[in-house]
This record gives sequence, structure tokens and C-alpha cells, in this order.
Amino acid sequence: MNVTGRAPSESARDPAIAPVLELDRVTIELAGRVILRDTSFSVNQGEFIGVLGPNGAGKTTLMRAVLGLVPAAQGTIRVLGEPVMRGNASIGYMPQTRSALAGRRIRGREFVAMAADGHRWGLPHTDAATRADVDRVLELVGARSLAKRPLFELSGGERQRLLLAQCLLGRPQLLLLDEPLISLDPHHQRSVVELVREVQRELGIAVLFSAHELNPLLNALDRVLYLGNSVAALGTVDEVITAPVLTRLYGSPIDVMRVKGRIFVMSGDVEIEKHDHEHEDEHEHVPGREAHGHDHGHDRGHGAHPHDHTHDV
Ligand SMILES: Nc1ncnc2c1ncn2[C@@H]1O[C@H](COP(=O)(O)OP(=O)(O)OP(=O)(O)O)[C@@H](O)[C@H]1O
Repeated sequence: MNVTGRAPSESARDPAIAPVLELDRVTIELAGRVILRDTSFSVNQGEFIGVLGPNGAGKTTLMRAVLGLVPAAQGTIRVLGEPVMRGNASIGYMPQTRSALAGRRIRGREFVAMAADGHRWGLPHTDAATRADVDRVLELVGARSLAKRPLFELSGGERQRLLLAQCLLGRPQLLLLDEPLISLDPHHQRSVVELVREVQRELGIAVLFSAHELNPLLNALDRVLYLGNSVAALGTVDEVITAPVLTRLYGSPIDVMRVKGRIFVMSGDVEIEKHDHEHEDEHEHVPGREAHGHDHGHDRGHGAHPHDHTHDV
């Protein structure tokens, strides 16, 4: 297991074999608070990493740091061997999504194309290469049949497909998916996880997929990155989801129970992952109300392209 403070392996800087993501003794602070302290780990190309941790542990902040939007106070973050920079085309980003999208009349294809550069710069027509890329990503996520339909007609799971399509534009090597399962019922959660896993394997890319619950990800993930208490633990489920590791990350006694292939993280009698999740779901599935959900002020209204994220700081 790779945990805070340990240096990552001395990997070659050749981008073809460099880890897709490498944190080397990184400390991240926001408003004087340490979110991550002296943390080192690396993620290999082609890995599916489930990013977990209590509310406020820093899952979003870590993604924003990898995007170059939050500077590391100390240490170095590298993507494919290069220090982070804004607008890195090798990263696809899906911000925490809220169903503000649910009321939009824009059609699926235009919505995906919006995240491509031509649209972003207000150009009237996308070029042939961009149109081909939009077709490619729609095909990849099985959304060709959604292309002509307005977003308001689509289910949450279908909109999630289009969001995934957006972040596959430009052939990124690393996807940062920030809580794609929020607002979805268990059936749609499963299909989103399966879709991401399929696409990730087909393209051989790495994925950081944050979630409040481990169980929906269990069959898909290669390793877990668990954040808490300014500390990170990266390893297999068996290495990380243990009472000692999680007690350290939560800063209070934690038990781990395994029942029929599911894992429950408990603080006394309370299942804490579920508990964390509750506030997220309070408005779910109520048309027109989703936009009021917990959203940290991320801008959900536009594409999820790496060049196109806005976040109130
Ligand atoms: N711009 C900011 N300025 C100051 N503090 C911030 C800012 N953005 C986030 N924070 C704080 O940093 C901490 C980490 O937030 P972050 O959103 O990264 O956590 P998270 O693990 O993604 O949480 P959640 O599971 O609730 O989405 C939280 O305590 C949050 O309140």
C-alpha cells in the first residue's frame, strides 16, 4: 500500500511508461486548512481508482489540484511525467454534476460538442475533426440514440453518458470523475460504473472516480484511494478498507463489516458512508429541485472538458 509520506517509486520520466499521476510529498492547503499533508502516491496507466472519503475530505480539491486549479503548497504533482498545468489535454474532467442539466432543451449531440474547443470559443461551426471526435465519443458511450434528444427528456443515467462523452473528447489519458453517481438510483449507478469501466478498459486509460459509497464500485475498481484527516491511503480494497487504516483516516474508531460481498464501514452502529451520503440525496428525483443540491458552487452548466471547468474559489 502506498500511504502518505512515502516517496513514489522512482519511475522513468518517459511519458509512455511514467505513472499517469504522481504525487510527490504533496501538501495542499485551502484557506489556511491543510487538506492533504505530505502525501505521495502514484497511479498507473490503465488503472481504475475509486476515490473515497468522508464529506470534505478533499476528493474534489485533489482533482482540482491535478487540473492545476489549486496549487500544491509543497511537493510536486505530475501527470504523465510532467508537472501539472491548466488546460492539460491529457485529462478529461467531469465536475460534480447536478441536475440543473435536467431542464435544458439543448440536444445531446450539441451538448457534447459544446465541450469541444470550437464551441467554447464561440465559433459558429465546429470543424470536421471535432465533429468526428464528437461522433467517436457518442459511439464510445453508446449515446448515438441520445444525440437528437433534448436533455430534459433524458434520464439521469443518460445525461451521465453524455457527460462522460464530453470528457472523452480529445482522447485524454486520465479521467477525473467527481461523484458521477450522485442523484442516480442503484440501477443507474451500476450502469454508469459498468460503462466507465468498459470505456476505461477499451481505451486503456486511467480513471479517478470519486464516490461516497464503496459498494457500487467494488466490481470495477483496481485500487482505492481513501482520503481523510489530511491523509491518503492507496491500495487494494483488502489493504485499505480495514479498521486500522480507516480509523486513522477518520480519526475515530471504525469497524469494517463484510456481508454477502458488500462492505460496510461503521462508526459504532452507524454506517458512515451511508450517513455521509444522506444529505446528497435529499432532493434527488424531484424534478426541478435538483439544482438546489449540495454543490460547492461548481459551475454545472457547461461542458466537462478539461479546458472548461469553472469553480468558485
Ligand atoms: N475554495 C475553498 N476555500 C476554502 N475551503 C474550501 C474551498 N473549497 C473547498 N473547501 C474546503 O476544503 C475541504 C475539502 O473540500 P472538497 O470539496 O475537496 O471535499 P470532498 O471530499 O470533495 O467533499 P464532498 O464529499 O462533500 O464533496 C472542505 O472542508 C471544504 O469545505
